[in-house]
Amino acid sequence: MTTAPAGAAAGTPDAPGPTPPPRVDGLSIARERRARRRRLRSLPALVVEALRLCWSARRRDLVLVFGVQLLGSALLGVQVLVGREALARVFTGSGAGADGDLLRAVGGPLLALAGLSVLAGLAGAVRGQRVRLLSEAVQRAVWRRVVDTTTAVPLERFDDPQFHDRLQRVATNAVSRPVGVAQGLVSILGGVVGAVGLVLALWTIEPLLLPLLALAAVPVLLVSRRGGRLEFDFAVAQSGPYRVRTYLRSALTGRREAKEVRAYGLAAPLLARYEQLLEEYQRALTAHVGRRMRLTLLSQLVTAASVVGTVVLLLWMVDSGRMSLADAGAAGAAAPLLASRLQALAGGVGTVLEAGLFLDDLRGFLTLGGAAAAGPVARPGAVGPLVELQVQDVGYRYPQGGRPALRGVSLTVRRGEVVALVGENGSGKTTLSKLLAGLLPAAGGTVRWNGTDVAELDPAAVREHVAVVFQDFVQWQFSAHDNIAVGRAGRPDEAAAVPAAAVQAGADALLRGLPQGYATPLSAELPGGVDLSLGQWQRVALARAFYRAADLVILDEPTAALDARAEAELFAGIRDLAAGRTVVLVSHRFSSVREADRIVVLRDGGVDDTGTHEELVGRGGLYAELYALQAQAYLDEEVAGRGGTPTGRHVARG
Ligand SMILES: Nc1ncnc2c1ncn2[C@@H]1O[C@H](COP(=O)(O)OP(=O)(O)OP(=O)(O)O)[C@@H](O)[C@H]1O
Repeated sequence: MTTAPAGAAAGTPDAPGPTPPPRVDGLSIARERRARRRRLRSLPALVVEALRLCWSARRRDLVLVFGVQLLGSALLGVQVLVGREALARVFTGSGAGADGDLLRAVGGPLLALAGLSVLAGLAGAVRGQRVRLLSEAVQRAVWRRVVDTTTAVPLERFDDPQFHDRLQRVATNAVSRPVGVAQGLVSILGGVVGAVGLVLALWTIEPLLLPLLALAAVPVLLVSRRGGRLEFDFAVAQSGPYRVRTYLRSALTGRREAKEVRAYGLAAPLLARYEQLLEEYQRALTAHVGRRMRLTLLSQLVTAASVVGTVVLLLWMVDSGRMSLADAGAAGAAAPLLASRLQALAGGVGTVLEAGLFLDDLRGFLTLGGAAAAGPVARPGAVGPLVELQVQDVGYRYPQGGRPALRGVSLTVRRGEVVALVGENGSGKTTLSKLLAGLLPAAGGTVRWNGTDVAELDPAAVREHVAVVFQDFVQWQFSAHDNIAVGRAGRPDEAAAVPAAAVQAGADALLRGLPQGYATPLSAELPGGVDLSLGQWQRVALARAFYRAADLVILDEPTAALDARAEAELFAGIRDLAAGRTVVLVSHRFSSVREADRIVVLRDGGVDDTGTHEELVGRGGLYAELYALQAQAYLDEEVAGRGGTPTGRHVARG
């Protein structure tokens, strides 16, 4: 299985193959350079933002982590100086007393060294555990902001693959980065403090050694920076493939898909596709890891060379009488320590730079929600009960759609009216419903709520007045009661209103008859849960909309799965529903729509005709044709049952 990496893979058996490498042209290089400069400029602000997040999530742990690191690093220089003292006593015999007892001479410094080592070890352990706690708290805080964004962005974002790629990167890579920044800063702090102590210690021994050791940090710094860049690019390249792999994995393990996977024998082909994508990912990961390993190896070689050079220099100095053995021993111990501190420092800088790339990505993602929330709301909250909804010359094109899903649509619905939308598959009925519900913005034209352009109103305030039953409504894995109550969370008269809405939707008897009545979970995946039939679910979805008690009720194919009796009952009640409200009804069943006050016929995203049933049938257009075809089918069945001959033209004439 894949570790949630920087990215993953596919949707259907014929999902696209590996993403081709991006085309490199002068323009994209210049754009990339500009973006890199911009990211570097914004790094300080990102670092501050990350620290602020850590501070607000768990300030005690943040302070502890920094404090303990500071202490551990400061101990290094002291350890070297104490070690040097011990060596000096060994070589000079000072402190050994008259009997020349060496143990007595070095006992003190050795004890101090042991104590310092224990303290340093403890500091490391405390830091590790506190980082863990801090990390959990910060991830929770970042997740909260991510979810605030995903629930605030306009619905159309969900039709954009780039949004999903970014969400995937944020979910798998960016949430932990604020703590990464804190850890990077801790490494930098530890590196600086440790290095300062060691530099001072070495300075007192031999200043010449310092430039040689400083060299060790340069390649590590360069490699860390390059490594961070590689990591981010890998994450970006793998976002799409990761999503496809995740989809295939859920299809292979999901309950909804399980029946088709078996009925169509899809396990093997889906698995083969999944394995192939994993194979591609493994190859990409191997190449990526190889690149990072080579870079790390290079920097380690340079570091090792500088340490070896220092040791050779020390030997030469001892040999030529320029340095005592005690000084050389202490400097020999301090040199690799300093090299490792400098490496930690450079590594910390690299971690912060890498985290900066992901945080920049996260910040961009979070602004999507902010932009939505701070939309052009001229009069927030000034949305009254619906009297008239006027749509004028609106269009809409989905982010990935070729031709417009809606073009030049105009219609008006008023309080107390039932307006039906009909048309062939793909003619734009659902899109128009979403637009009327304030879920999609109109591209061109205007939608006016009681005369005010909805673009000037708070979308959430508009949606407060709207209830929608979608074609593909959600079957929440909650109790029957909660499946209805989600229609308006927090409604005060919930206890009485839920059964009342169920009665209205013809679902009350059904739900009372469940093993635990309204408390029964509606999913066989849950303990004590049951599955409803599609038609029964549709009644629950209708009850949810009725419970919302909204001014505008939009029903998109509300009877597709209802039996004849339930459908008849629903339409008999729709007039009651429309009293004081407005109902927009999408349906392919002409028996359902003929009672509507007005029927709007859509064709290829535009309005083909508008009128009452009688007017439209009388005009003999698309509506009359579709109506005749449907009525004919019933007549054929009826006549075939009686052994007679059908005559559909009577119907077409109405
Ligand atoms: N998310 C989407 N992204 C791109 N195109 C879409 C999307 N949703 C719908 N479309 C396209 O928009 C057009 C109108 O679709 P819509 O769902 O509104 O039709 P409809 O009249 O409700 O169809 P049906 O009767 O089948 O429910 C179709 O061509 C469809 O392919």
